[in-house]
Amino acid sequence: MVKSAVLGYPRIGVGRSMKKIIESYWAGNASAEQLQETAKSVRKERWETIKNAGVDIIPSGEFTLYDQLLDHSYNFGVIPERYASQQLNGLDTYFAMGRGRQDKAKGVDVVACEMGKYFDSNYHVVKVPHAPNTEFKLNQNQQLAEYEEAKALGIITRPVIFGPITYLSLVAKSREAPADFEPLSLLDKLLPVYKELLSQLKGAGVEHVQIDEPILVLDKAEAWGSEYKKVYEALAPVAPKITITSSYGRVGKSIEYLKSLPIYALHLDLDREPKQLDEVLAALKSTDINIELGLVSGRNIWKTDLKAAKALAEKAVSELSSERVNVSTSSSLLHTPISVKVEKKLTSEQLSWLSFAEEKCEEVAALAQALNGKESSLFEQNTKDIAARREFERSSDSAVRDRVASISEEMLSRKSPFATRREAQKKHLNLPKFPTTTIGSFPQTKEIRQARAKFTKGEITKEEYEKAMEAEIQNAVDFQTKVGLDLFVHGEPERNDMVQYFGEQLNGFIFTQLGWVQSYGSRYVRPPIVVSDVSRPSPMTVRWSAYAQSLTDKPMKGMLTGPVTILNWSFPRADVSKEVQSKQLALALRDEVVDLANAGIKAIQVDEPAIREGLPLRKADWDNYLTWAVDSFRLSTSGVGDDTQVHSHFCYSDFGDIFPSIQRLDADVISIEASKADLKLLDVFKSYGYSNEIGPGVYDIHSPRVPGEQEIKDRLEAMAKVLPADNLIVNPDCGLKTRGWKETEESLSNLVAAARWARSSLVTA
Ligand code: MET
Ligand SMILES: [Zn+2]
Repeated sequence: MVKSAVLGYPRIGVGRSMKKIIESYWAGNASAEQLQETAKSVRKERWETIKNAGVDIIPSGEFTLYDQLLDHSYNFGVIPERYASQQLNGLDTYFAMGRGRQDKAKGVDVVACEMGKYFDSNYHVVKVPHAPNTEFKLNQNQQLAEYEEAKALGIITRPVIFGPITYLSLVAKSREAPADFEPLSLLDKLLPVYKELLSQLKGAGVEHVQIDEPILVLDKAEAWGSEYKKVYEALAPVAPKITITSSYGRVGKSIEYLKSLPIYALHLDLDREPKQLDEVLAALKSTDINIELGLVSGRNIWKTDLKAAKALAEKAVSELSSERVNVSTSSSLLHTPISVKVEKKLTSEQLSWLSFAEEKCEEVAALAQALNGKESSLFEQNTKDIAARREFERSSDSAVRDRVASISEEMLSRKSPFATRREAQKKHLNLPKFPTTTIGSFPQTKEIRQARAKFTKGEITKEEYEKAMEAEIQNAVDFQTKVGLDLFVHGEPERNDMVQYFGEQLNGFIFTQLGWVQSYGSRYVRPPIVVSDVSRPSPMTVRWSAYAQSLTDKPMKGMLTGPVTILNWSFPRADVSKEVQSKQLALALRDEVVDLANAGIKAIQVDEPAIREGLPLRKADWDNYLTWAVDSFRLSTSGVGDDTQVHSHFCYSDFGDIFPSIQRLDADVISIEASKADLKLLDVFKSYGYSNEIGPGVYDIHSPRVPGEQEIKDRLEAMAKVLPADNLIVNPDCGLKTRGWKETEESLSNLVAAARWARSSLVTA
């Protein structure tokens, strides 16, 4: 019998109940008991949903109040001194590690542990620092506690835990640790804790555990055969039967050692990498390792093509037998919204395309049933819905398709090389050396958000709303005049979000009302969905930028979100490649860039903060991605004359390893987040160089702290040592929308003063 399994489920609760209770606990408006009560009821709601969907193997132990990786560190007793010494109770210590804690009256001021993107998703894990002297002890057995909690409800679960190698690969290394220290060297110290945890599970009658080892899909894991052997030979004798999961990519050459591990089953991500099935089946055939086929995507929001999934599974069944095959999700469902059923504004056709967490559980169950010879009504309906979707896909926008097909080499390059453009831009913009500018947004005040809410609810007219936004723009222009900046921005008051704002004005996108997905902690996002060919029915930003320019003689910088970032922060469609979708977006933006230039906008910034996060997990796949990503950006920005200054902006990631691709974008000016990484990027600039103009952020906008004038001067001086001073521009490291006006004024005044000092004191060509 083929069984169905789900690897993990969203933790945010129906109606975002976890966000509400956690934030009110933080604000002191709910007690720890109330928080735990809600958490318990959300766990119950999740288990019951999965069970009622007909799933056989239900996960437990992967619920979290903040982040699952943080839970592991906390449960293993890894609590760095700066948190342990605060004398907080357990829950507050845990939250302090996740988000920092400030309590001026009590003299408490600790920063959070660093966060990092989880594989190539927009989910962030909390990376607790480890050092050679880190000790582990089993603080609490969350997997056992949740197993017992579910059992008391009559639900038998499969506890989930990160494997020790994945755990140690994801955590941070302490700043105090020697440079050559790798957390993986702590493996021997960590293993006893895993043994204890797993033997407790076995003692409690747990039959089967799921050990998540997504690190297996990275190139570096191919060299870890002896580590994997050591770990699983130590754990298997004391543990319940073990299924290892390998979400987000392919196991590649690691199958050579995986096939000899003493495990019950190996899970594969067949959503991302269906082609790996044959090779893995061949490797496992002569072993007694079973296979769990991750056929229902944990990463997208599309209905699974169950017929196609069934065909793939049948191949495995015929190779191995139905006793040795289970079907499951490709990863935890944490990357998907909870349920399609609550969406009230989508058409029934649109709804028939979609499948969120709850529906994906139903799909896995229906798939197992079908493989066991019983095609349910859901399976039949699915076949019809998929056929209808295929039909819809055929109704493509031929004008858009033709335009993508006829993209020429010429369209990917500006007319002249940078040196020539630079001269033209100097005349056109007339900026001083060390020009000062900002990244685009100014404080999104309560008034702005209220005006938008009123407009959305129909309480004010479009004209009233636009008047209010114009007043904000006037205010931003006055502010910049007063502070003395050189290259102005309009401030982006009219934008709800840098991706959604464009998605709403483009053809080809739809939006959910409640499709929230956890980004980190209690922060959830609602990504737009690309459903069909993308085009721009009319200009999107020109009226705002032109209005802003009409208020001042200083040059106004137009502000757009780039094609790669729009795509990476949306749910892409599954029927055409991301490359094609990105180029469709690029063409739409290209028209916008040209329209802005024609409206008298002399500098145009196309933001690409998400270009790094879309980078494939395997190095062999990098080139392909970087080629189309860079081409898309160039396509969107190359339609204008030499005298238009094209800017781009990067943040949220470590750009070191793709810096050569950033150079290939050939933007006239880039700004890049650098202040948080302690100017680590300076080394990157030193080794790669950068030929165009560049503004490494001179201060961190992620905190209300005001940087001193001297501190900014020091940074400029440090930059001028590794980059030609003549190429430097002066800007904060990201947009200011989360800041208040007061600190913004103080910070930018210091920035302007530092730039003026640089003009007379730093050597320029
Ligand atoms: C995450 S990057 C943000 C860039 C955008 N232009 C802003 O200033 O907010
Ligand atoms: Zn940014």
